Amino acid sequence: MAVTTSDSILARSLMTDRRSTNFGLKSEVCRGKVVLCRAGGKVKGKGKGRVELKAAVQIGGLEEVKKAKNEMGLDVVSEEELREKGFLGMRKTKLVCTIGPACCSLQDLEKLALGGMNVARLNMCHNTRDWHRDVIKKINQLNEEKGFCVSVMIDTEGSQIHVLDHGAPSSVKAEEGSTWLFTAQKLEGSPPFAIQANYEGFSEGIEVGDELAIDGGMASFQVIEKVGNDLRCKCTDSGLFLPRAKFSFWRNGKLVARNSELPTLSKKDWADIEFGVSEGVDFIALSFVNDADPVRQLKNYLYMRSSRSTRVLAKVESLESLQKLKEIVEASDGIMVARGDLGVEIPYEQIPTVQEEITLVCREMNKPVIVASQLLESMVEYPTPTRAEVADVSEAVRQYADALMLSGESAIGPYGQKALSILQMASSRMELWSREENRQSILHQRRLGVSLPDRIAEQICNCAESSDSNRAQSFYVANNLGVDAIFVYTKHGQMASLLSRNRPYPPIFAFTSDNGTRMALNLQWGVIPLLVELSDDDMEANISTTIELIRRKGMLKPGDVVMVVSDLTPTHINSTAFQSIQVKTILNPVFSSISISQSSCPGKSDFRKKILNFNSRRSFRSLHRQRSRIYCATQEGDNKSNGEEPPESLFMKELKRRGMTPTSLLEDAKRSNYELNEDMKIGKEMGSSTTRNAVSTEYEKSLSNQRERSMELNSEGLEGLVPRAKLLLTLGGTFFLAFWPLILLTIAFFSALYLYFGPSFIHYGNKTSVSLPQYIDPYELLEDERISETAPRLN
Ligand SMILES: Nc1ncnc2c1ncn2[C@@H]1O[C@H](COP(=O)(O)OP(=O)(O)OP(=O)(O)O)[C@@H](O)[C@H]1O
Ligand SMILES: CC(=O)C(=O)O
Repeated sequence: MAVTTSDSILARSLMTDRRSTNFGLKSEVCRGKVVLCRAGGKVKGKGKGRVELKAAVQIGGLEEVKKAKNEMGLDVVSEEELREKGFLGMRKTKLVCTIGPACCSLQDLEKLALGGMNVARLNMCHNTRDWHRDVIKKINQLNEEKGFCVSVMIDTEGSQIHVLDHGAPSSVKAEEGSTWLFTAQKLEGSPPFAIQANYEGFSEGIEVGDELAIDGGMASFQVIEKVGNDLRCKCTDSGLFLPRAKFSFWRNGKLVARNSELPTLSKKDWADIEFGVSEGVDFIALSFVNDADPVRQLKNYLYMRSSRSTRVLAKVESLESLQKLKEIVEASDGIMVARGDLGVEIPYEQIPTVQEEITLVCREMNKPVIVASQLLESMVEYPTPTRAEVADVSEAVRQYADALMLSGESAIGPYGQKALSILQMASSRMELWSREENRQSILHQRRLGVSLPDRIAEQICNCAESSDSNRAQSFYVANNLGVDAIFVYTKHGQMASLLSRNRPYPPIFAFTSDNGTRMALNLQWGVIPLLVELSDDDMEANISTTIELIRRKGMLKPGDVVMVVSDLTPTHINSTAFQSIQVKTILNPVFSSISISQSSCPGKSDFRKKILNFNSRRSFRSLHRQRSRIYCATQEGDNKSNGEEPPESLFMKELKRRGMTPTSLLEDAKRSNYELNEDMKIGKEMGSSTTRNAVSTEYEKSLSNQRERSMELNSEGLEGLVPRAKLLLTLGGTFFLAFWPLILLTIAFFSALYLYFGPSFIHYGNKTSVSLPQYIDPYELLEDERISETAPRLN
């Protein structure tokens, strides 16, 4: 067999394979523009990508270089991380940075992007729209020219009562016992002991004796007099007024709820939203959402503006939003736990538990969640964080938040990049620790979804060990099969997001042909979104081309196991595209001119009336691949539990004990049944069926065959003998072959000795006279006196 390099395989396939030429992966699209994606990128100049491009030049010429350059929308940071740390070492928690004066230059933004910033947040409370436009432009430029994938989020000001921002960075200190005037009237200059509020009705409903807390307790006052709308207050706890410091009023230890009086979306917010839409931002974070209405309102607006790819995040930062948490989460595309303002409205000590609960609710409802504010607050001033801050970051990672956010640390602090690298290190470390701890099992005790896609995603990611007898069969897939990466092909990101929700160990590479989906997936835990052109109708082409591309970039090694999940809906009836799951092992291409992958597939999982069937097939059309598929199917009344372990489960256990896979056992014996014919049958059946999850009679037949076979194998009948004998012979043969060079060497060595020393070197027994050894009579050795010296006397 010819020995061929992977590059030449690619070059040849680019030149000759009709499917891959038609498939031609797209160049990277950044905010509507088609641009080239840099292979290799600028990251630390390792330049592996360039070596491959060179190989492509030698083999395929300039056209191929262009294709190789444009072929994969994987961002340079993920690519570098993958090269350095491998699949399982990739960071899963996403990082959001607030952009402010300290980091708004192109160079600083590039450093943040290199440092792992996934999303740049622009707080519309601060600075002008022109300033924000300029930052967005720079981020687009970095994405386009340098191959980054940084999404943009704008954060609305929302309505909240706070100290009017005069633009002065300095803060004012209130001393205990001093008396202050709080007014909404315009103040000239900065008169002492007077503070201007941003909202005229700030004192409505407030009574003498109420407590006024600044920034949730930074300073406290008691209302001693009310004059019109103005309040005269005495400082009871000294502290600082920072720019835009928030007001909250308390009576008898309870918050005087004020936020509901203010509209969530002010005129300014609508103008900012319009600005964001025209700039093509990826996320709009809504401040002070008290119920689901403003979220729905904004989503409708985006729909009308044909801006459906802009995702709406709701910021949970008020008491009201906690009371209506589920409806808000349901209506929005994601949540931000805005701990800064939340801490103003609820007692500090409740923040950790509230954060954990919001994170769990978001996972249950499959919405990404960002934990924000004061993560590394001391780094706004100092170059190192406090230990407590690092512990807080780690706890958010342990709670499996999708993303962590820097605020002032990056916006105004001098150590923004360092703060980002601390987030990165702390999150990677905690992810590893959590995995070691096997917290997944605890995590998965909480059921996440009920719909079929929910449960499929759950089964893919988990080994669902539970005391529940129906779930007692372990479904060894992504985590427990030791899968290195999950590849998912998705249009709107739904399946990628469902997989992410289960927090599997391997990273999820989400291939999508929709740029909006790609940028939105940037916020989801463990998802690495890639922009490629996908075929709706030829899933095989999607799979083989993307695997080949990643393998050829040197990012898939022999032995890597990839789980491939497809969730694309076929567009026409003769299509071979369908929902499928495949597990592929990348084999060493050195001994073959074709890339070989082999699949293994776990057993069957039984939940309610839905099952995942597995089937095995081998397609001659793609000789280089053997694979198993798990077909999604709905089957009624086939899973009555009578207390016995189902044969499929026994079968899988037996295979596992023998270190075998279902494919290796079944494929030869059943080859004739599962070859191309079956392939055609499946395609036809799926194509003609209007129900995506219909069960074919072929599958049922094969399932019952499988049951019989597993029973036979389990009882050590003749059935298992042939493959076992084959296996033993193969093992014996391999063993012999392995020692063959040693045997040859030994023969050569002794032949050389013989030639050198001649015949005298050989010891011929017949030519040498050998005398017999002297005879010793054993009875003489048993003389009385010798025995008596050692043996005890008998009498
Ligand atoms: N675009 C900007 N221009 C100037 N300063 C900014 C900008 N963005 C943020 N800042 C500064 O960084 C600090 C932290 O920003 P951040 O937006 O996280 O907090 P915030 O102002 O308290 O708003 P929010 O309550 O919405 O989080 C702000 O107090 C502000 O001083
Ligand atoms: C981020 C934000 O708005 C807060 O923490 O209040």
